[in-house]
Amino acid sequence: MPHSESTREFAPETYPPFPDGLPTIELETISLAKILADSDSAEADRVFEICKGRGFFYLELPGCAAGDIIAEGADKVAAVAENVFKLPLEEKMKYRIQGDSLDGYKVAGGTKADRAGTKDTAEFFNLGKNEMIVPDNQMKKPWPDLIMASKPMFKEYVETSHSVGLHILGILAKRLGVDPHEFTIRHRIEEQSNDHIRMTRGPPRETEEMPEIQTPSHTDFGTITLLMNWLGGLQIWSESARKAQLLNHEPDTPGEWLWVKPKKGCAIINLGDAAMKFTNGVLCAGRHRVIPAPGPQGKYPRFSVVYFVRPEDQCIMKQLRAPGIPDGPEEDQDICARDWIKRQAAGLGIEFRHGPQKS
Ligand SMILES: O=C(O)CCC(=O)C(=O)O
Ligand SMILES: [Fe+2]
Repeated sequence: MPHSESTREFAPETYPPFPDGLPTIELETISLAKILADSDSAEADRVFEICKGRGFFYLELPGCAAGDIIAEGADKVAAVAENVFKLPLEEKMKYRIQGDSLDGYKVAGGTKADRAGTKDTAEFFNLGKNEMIVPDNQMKKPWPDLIMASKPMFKEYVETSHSVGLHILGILAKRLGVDPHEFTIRHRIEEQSNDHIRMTRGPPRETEEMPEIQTPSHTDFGTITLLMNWLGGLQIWSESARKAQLLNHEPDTPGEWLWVKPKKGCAIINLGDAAMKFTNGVLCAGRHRVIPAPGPQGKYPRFSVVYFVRPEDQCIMKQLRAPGIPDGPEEDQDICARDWIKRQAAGLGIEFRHGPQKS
């Protein structure tokens, strides 16, 4: 697949099926329409059980307006992503992640995939939630014209994904004995935070052995993540971890990497380190990574569209006290989400640099 203007790279209708015979994980499927209607408490109970277990599930989107916005929106975001990634490298580098925010472009190879320093192969562009939802004259930084041209679409995608994320957190809150307001107040959409839409492009596979790592092994550092992908490549570590593993690319429990098949019409939902932190490990942040898609799918560039719901910058990262959350020791130091996320990101080798970057 040549990387040129004339060929459409994001073309889900042309992708071959995910191959048989690989170690795959069967995630459970939750209906968004059912949980939004609050009509099926058994469905909501299942969400809670899954989030206490592996912390990953498929969210079936058709059947409600929010689901349609996410399903159709993700296709539109990926189509914009393709054009953004086709911009010349020097142009993309103008928007490189810098300063105190994770907004902007990360070049392929910008993150270390392991302790030996192997480079990752995916590029991504983070579209900050606070930038996308405010009027243009209140935006704090420049964005490529291609992104500005679709800003109303990004705004709708942010607002819908954010509210779906909060709805799921509300389900979890009730079952933990936490007032749902305790989650809402920590994730207000208009407050400054490091939430964003991430558009990712991973290159086609170069060798049959698939040694390249597109997105290194990690747990997400926010609260809840809504992921859309169309080709295989996502893998989950078979054993769940219960604590944030800073400065550690490797799983700390014996296990194996299991493939997650993309499921048509479904988003993939997973919890992050902040959900684990707020609940003192009752909820699980699943470890995952992305390698090139398997078999014939690997010939295609791989796009994914992720929305991260993260705690507001000023939120103090402490466990919540509630009947369903065991009391941990009192923390001696208050750390706000902004610093916590910086620390988590640094642990994954993502640097927050100040001023222009040279390399
Ligand atoms: O591309 C994917 O399928 C997953 C990406 C991911 O895990 C991330 O960006 O945190
Ligand atoms: Fe992730």
